[in-house]
Amino acid sequence: MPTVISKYLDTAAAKYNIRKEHLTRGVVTGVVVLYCLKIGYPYIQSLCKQSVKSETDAKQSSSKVVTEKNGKAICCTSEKKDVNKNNAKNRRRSKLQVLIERIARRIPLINPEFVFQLYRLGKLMVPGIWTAEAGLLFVHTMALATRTFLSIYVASMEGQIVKYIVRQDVTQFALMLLKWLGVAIPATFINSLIRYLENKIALAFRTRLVNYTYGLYFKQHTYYRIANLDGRIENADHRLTDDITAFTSSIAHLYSHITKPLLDCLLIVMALARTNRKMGSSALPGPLLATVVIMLTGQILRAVSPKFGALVAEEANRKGYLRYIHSRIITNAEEIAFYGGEKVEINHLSKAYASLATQMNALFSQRLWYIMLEQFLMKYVWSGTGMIMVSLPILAANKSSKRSSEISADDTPDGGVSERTQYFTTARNLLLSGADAVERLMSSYKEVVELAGYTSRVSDMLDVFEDVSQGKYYRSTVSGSENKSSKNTSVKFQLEFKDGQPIPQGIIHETTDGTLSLLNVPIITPNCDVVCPNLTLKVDHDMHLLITGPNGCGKSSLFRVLSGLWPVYAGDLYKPPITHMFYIPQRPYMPLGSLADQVIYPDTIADMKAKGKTFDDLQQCLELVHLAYIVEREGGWHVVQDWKDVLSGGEKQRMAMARLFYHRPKFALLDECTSAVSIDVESDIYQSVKDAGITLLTITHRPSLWKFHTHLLQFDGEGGWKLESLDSNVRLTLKEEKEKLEAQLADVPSAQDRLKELCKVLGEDSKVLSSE
Ligand SMILES: Nc1ncnc2c1ncn2[C@@H]1O[C@H](COP(=O)(O)OP(=O)(O)OP(=O)(O)O)[C@@H](O)[C@H]1O
Repeated sequence: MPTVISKYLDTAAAKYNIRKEHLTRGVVTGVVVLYCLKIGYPYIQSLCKQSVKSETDAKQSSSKVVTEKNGKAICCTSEKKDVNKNNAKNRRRSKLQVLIERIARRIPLINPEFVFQLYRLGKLMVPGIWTAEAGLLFVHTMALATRTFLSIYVASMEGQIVKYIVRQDVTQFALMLLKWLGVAIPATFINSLIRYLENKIALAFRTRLVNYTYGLYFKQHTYYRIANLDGRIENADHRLTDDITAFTSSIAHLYSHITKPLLDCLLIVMALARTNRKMGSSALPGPLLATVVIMLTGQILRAVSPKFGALVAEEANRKGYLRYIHSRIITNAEEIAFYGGEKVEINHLSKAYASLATQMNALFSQRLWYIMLEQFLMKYVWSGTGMIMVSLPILAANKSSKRSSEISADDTPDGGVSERTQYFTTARNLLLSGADAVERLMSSYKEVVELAGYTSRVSDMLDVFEDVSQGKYYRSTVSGSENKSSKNTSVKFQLEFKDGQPIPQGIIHETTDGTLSLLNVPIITPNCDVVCPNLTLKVDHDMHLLITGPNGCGKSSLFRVLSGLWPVYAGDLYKPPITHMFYIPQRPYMPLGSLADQVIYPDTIADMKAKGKTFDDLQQCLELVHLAYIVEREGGWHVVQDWKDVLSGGEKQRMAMARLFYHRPKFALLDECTSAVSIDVESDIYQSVKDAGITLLTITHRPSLWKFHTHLLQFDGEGGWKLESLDSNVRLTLKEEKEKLEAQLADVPSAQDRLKELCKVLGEDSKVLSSE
């Protein structure tokens, strides 16, 4: 075909008396313009359609807002959730980002969402031109360009070596061989440098992303809210580790995988054209044929390519779930071992693994057919095309061509055979490199699609982190606006919703007088269940509040609202700065680090020194909780252990109480945090807390602690509550009486049964039974 094209060009040039170069340039421009029109037509068409559509959308969305404002909020549907997510995303986009997305939407086969996400992550990874990352990219690009030039140079040297072999010129051959070996040293170094820089870039990108993500993750309790208030991300740990690593490695690899072949193609085409011209043949037909074949191959491969991005994203998702199950087993190993729960756990693990294996198998089988087609087109079709291209100048170069005959006659003693051999070897080598480059470009399409999967996971994670850190949550399990408040409370709370999600409308005020109070604050779970519709109370500094009520009535939830973990959906919450409140849970947390770190958590040793505290102060804290012996037993303050395992349950709870004496807050929120401590030690600790001037807010089921409190907040489990002053003696007497009656009444059913039996035996009635 190229020969035919070339002949037509020759004839046309001769017929119309136009120079052949001008004609070929004209033909190339025409082909390019036609191809651009082919690509551009759908773009122009969609542009027209979009402008009409956006007008209609604008009208529709304005009417939607009116409906949501006027109508009552209802449970969040998945469709509505998507609208919410898109709205949230659109709000985040700047005009420039929207423009990029629009441009990307116009280009066929490019997913605009992917381009937007990549642009956003790119800005995080390379924040500016004068950054280390930009410098690394520049050096990397230079190394890639150098490698390409060296490849071309080596290809031409190999051509010359073959020429001297054909000419039997031993001296020149030996010299060229030495030169070739000399070039091999920088060439191999550049190869190694490219790989080194690729890894450096991946690590630099990863560091940027990790730093940014960690910042978000720890902002406004996001790590807690992700797991408890928001339902969009299941395993944040997997996304923060594996997904970020996979994304940055993939993008760094793709950068060199795309940049180098592009450079290779450009420079090799130029070098081939020059070689062809040297041989007196037209520069057009070969590259034209190659372009047509490559474009056709590309279109076919794209048309049949499976959705690798979605497949890879799903695989990462399932990997994350498997890892989550593993980490649960490690965290709860002791409990599982005591229960002998191996069968249940292995069942969960096997299911998660089987689901991952199924997904991987699906990916492998999709790849099987795709790679087969890819190899056929790229290996065989391209090789055939390459052979035509290489032989073209030799076969078609008209022997009558002046230039060619001039070379043969004047420069070569062998009638041009060695020249043609040199050309053939150089062109073949260049073509092999070129084919390799195009193959890499084509195969990188698959990698781009896989990258899209990782990009979407990392980008979604950042979206969710940003939303959550700004107090925006999305949960599919929201149970609706219908409130579930107490049957016996007159005030029912109506939670307001927008876009299917509840709106926190409460106001948090920071107090300076050290008081803590709630005014009409409801306690609402992340599932929007109203456990207490309306709570009003004031805790003064000389007041010690005991909180009781049945399981699940909202005692711990009150602490979550006070600590700012759960939103305040209504009313006013007046509270001192968070440093004046210290929460101790039932299961104390033991951080990584030394013994001293356990006492001062969440302070560091530097914070401790800045506060002017010493190890003697820490020792005193431990003495107050009857744990002074631990320093000697464990070998000093600086010993690092896994304290979660080293300390017993009661010791861990006492250690948590020791933190209270170190921090000395105004308010201590104690959530059954001494349940494993013996009653006498517990009493000593509570007395010491009161002596330290700390106000107690205690959740406990132990009557032995009543005496340390002045007030009682009692939830009834149905949304109701009452606050009263607590006289522990009276209450203890009442409790004793209650327990006595309970003991007496416990025998009543069996006594009644016996009475029935006796009545039967005696054939008599009983006054007690008949009166029932
Ligand atoms: N993260 C959460 N997501 C959804 N619902 C929750 C969450 N945490 C707690 N709840 C719900 O909130 C309600 C109150 O829980 P809370 O922990 O406050 O109970 P409690 O009174 O402290 O009970 P207990 O005495 O058993 O500790 C319960 O119905 C519980 O299911």
